[in-house]
Amino acid sequence: MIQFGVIARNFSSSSAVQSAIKNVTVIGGGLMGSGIAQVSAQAGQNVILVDLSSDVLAKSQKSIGNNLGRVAKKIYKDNPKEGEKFVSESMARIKTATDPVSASQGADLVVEAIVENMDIKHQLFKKLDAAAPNHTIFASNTSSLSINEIAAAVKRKDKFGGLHFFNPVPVMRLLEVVKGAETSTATYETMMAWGKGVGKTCITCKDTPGFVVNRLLVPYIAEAIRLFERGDASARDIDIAMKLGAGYPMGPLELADYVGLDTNKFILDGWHKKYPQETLFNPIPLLNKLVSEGKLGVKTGEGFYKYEKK
Ligand SMILES: CCCCCCC[C@H](O)CC(=O)SCCNC(=O)CCNC(=O)[C@H](O)C(C)(C)COP(=O)([O-])OP(=O)([O-])OC[C@H]1O[C@@H](n2cnc3c(N)ncnc32)[C@H](O)[C@@H]1OP(=O)([O-])[O-]
Ligand SMILES: NC(=O)c1ccc[n+]([C@@H]2O[C@H](COP(=O)([O-])OP(=O)(O)OC[C@H]3O[C@@H](n4cnc5c(N)ncnc54)[C@H](O)[C@@H]3O)[C@@H](O)[C@H]2O)c1
Repeated sequence: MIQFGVIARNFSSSSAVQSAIKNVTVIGGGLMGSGIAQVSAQAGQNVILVDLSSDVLAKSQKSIGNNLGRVAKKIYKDNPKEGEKFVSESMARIKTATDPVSASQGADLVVEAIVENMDIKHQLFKKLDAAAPNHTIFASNTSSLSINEIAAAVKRKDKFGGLHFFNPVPVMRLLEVVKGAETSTATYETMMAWGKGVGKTCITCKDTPGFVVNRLLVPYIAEAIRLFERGDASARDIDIAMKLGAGYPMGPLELADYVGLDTNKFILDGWHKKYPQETLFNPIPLLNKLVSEGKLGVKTGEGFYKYEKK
């Protein structure tokens, strides 16, 4: 049962986000960026959602509107008028842009949720570091890359950290807040307060590969794919097994499809390169084959399963 009450409580006051952050720029308008933009706007933040592609931005604005509607139905089930107001006011707080530099000029916080690629994240943050105001905090939503290594691209290492959200962002209540080696206490405390203010339960861990959840989840999903690849069990039975046998809301293969098989592959490739002796991180031929065929899961309509186009 998802506790929408938690979300509602965070909306109760206009200063729901008890922190120095009022203006948030989210860079990367895909699966995660659109969710981060949504929860920020819901909490009263002014948001600019940035993507290279205006098509992606249009698609994301539509899905944010739909998802706000789902949240509104929960919180304002007895007062649909209030629900409509909640949706329209939240949507009005979200602007979109395709230029990350101009979109960061007024930001108190920039959250990066672009492709899981270190070089591309470095190029982006280097550009932003030279242009964003000195007080602006930078955070990465990376699943698996090192916060310290991403921060190597910027001078403001004291104002750089990790804000790792979970998919789907409006529903998953966890936020991993990661301090880099040079993240200041003030930055860390501001990120924690902001995370709480957007309705998340924040945990902290060191800048270690995968932080907490993914360090446990990546090997789990990788082993599930290997089970299927060896023919030990069908995809369906593997997923049923973990739902009914371990109480997971989704089985590992449907979760891999949900997250995106490209993201799964990016993560494993990165860790295999860093830890070649760790067999749990070995490349998986079946995963690589699906990705090379463009079968990335839900987002392309086929992965381990087929999905009807919405
Ligand atoms: C090899 C590498 C692998 C690692 C990859 C790492 C990736 C990353 O770094 C970490 C992650 O994120 S890991 C991933 C971590 N994530 C997981 O592990 C996810 C595990 N899966 C789940 O928790 C559930 O299956 C879902 C919540 C996804 C869907 O729930 P369901 O029951 O099957 O279907 P439902 O009935 O549709 O939705 C239920 C309720 O939620 C509501 N709602 C749904 N989507 C919404 C949205 N976008 N907005 C707003 N609301 C939304 C909906 O309204 C409904 O409310 P109601 O009150 O019940 O009417
Ligand atoms: N998918 C998940 O379940 C999940 C969960 C938590 C964290 N993450 C992490 O979040 C990040 C984004 O993942 P996603 O699943 O949202 O990916 P996605 O492919 O859905 O979205 C990424 C978006 O970034 C855009 N982009 C790429 N380079 C850009 C640039 N230079 N400037 C602006 N936009 C750019 C792309 O056009 C794309 O729309 C990755 O680091 C991923 O590891 C993913």
